[in-house]
Amino acid sequence: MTSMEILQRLQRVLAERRNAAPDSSYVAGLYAKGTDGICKKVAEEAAEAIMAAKDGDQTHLVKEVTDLWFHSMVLLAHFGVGVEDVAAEFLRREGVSGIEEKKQRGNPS
Ligand SMILES: N=c1c2ncn([C@@H]3O[C@H](COP(=O)(O)OP(=O)(O)OP(=O)(O)O)[C@@H](O)[C@H]3O)c2ncn1[C@@H]1O[C@H](COP(=O)(O)O)[C@@H](O)[C@H]1O
Repeated sequence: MTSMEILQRLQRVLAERRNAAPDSSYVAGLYAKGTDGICKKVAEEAAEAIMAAKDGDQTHLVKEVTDLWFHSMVLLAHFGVGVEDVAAEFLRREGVSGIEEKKQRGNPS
């Protein structure tokens, strides 16, 4: 199974959880908390990933980034978008240097 297939499989479960009772599923509980609640978890997981990176522990870092990706996927699903949309955006950016892209924004800062 490819990495993309694993993410798509999770995404299908996240979509199914839209119809689940909040007390029966962690994901349904997150949806019930709304945008603010889901964003709060994404922020918490980002902070935990940063702390793992600072510890220099690869295994811990992978676990925390997995939590971050998972909660980010719940946020995407909450807005009706998915991993295909993120992949398409990466594809659109492919080969465009971040330095060049920033210059083209015409932002003086
Ligand atoms: N991949 C995950 C996954 N990764 C992390 N988590 C949960 O995310 C939470 C991480 O939050 P924390 O580390 O802050 O732990 P916590 O303190 O218990 O969380 P809070 O009570 O503070 O919200 C934990 O409860 C983890 O179990 C996940 N929960 C579910 N999934 C996938 O989602 C599917 C659907 O899950 P349910 O909706 O619960 O059936 C599962 O079958 C899995 O495939």
